[in-house]
Amino acid sequence: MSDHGKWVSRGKGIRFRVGLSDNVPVIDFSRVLSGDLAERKALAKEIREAATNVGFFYLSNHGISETIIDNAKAAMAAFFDLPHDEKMKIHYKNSPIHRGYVGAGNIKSDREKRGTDMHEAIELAEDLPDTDPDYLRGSKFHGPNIWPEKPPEFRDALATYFEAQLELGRRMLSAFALALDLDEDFFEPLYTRPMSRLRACFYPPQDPDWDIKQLGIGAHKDFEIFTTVWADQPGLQVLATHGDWIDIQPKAGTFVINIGDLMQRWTNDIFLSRPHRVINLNTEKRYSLAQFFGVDYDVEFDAFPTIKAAEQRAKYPSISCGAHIEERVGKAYYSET
Ligand SMILES: O=C(O)CCC(=O)C(=O)O
Ligand SMILES: [Fe+2]
Repeated sequence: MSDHGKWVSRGKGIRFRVGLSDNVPVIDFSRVLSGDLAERKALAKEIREAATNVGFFYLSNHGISETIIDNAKAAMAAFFDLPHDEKMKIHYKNSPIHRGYVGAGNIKSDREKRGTDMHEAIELAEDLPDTDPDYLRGSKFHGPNIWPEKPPEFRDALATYFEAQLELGRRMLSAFALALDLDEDFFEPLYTRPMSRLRACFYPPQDPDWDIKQLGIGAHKDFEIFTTVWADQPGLQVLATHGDWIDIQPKAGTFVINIGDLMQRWTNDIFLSRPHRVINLNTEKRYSLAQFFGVDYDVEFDAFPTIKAAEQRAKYPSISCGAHIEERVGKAYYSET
């Protein structure tokens, strides 16, 4: 029997409602390629409504093949099954640019709680050579990935997923541009070396006697413009605007898309970046791929021009994509907890 809409208590000190992801819309992305502007505008309108009311939606017909996703999942599962010492060979603290293996307990997404996150992850981004000019000038977001040696197919599988997502991100930005009443190609010149990161995440099953302090990933908001998430099991929850934590169940053939803090800021808080967390209450291991999308490092706004014109002010001071992300990543990954 479905628990839909019921309140449940699980573990120590947590209650939430089940199954309300029915309220999170499924948006058919095939229309982004339509030759008919009215179709593309209808898509943009649905995105705007979801971004304004929920901050989360599902994207169907996104164009990334099952094979690309399956290969990435198989390779990451093989990596996370390796012995701890093998995984530590590519630990992220050895990388000056936020790449590599993040072990259980290494980060603390919910800075207001005492516990750290239980999940493990690999962080990667565009794989640039160590002769890249931005890397050489000390950018913390450009340069080479650190790839694991095992499994040998990891590099190809994850790089392929990352590149496919980068292209999806470009199309998403054209839809977001229409949703913001901007020119459809507004983001095109601002997305040449975009600050996109991929986190391949592994969540062990949560101890049945789990404590609110120690979750798969603690409650947090994403830093960037938007995020795409693929997951093989339930576990993601979002704090809805009405104050309940609701489950965002994975739906076959879709990605979950959520708005990040930089988008909220550049829209004068019209688009919502909502707190979310992961609790793996399944009996099996959970794997997910979360890719975060920014624009180029130096792109700077106080608010998008159409927002500023409509509201006759920008709510926040101007900030560049690079400065914003650098500050947030630094706090989450490198400060003592
Ligand atoms: O694993 C998930 O479903 C979401 C992960 C997430 O929220 C993140 O990495 O920021
Ligand atoms: Fe997140």
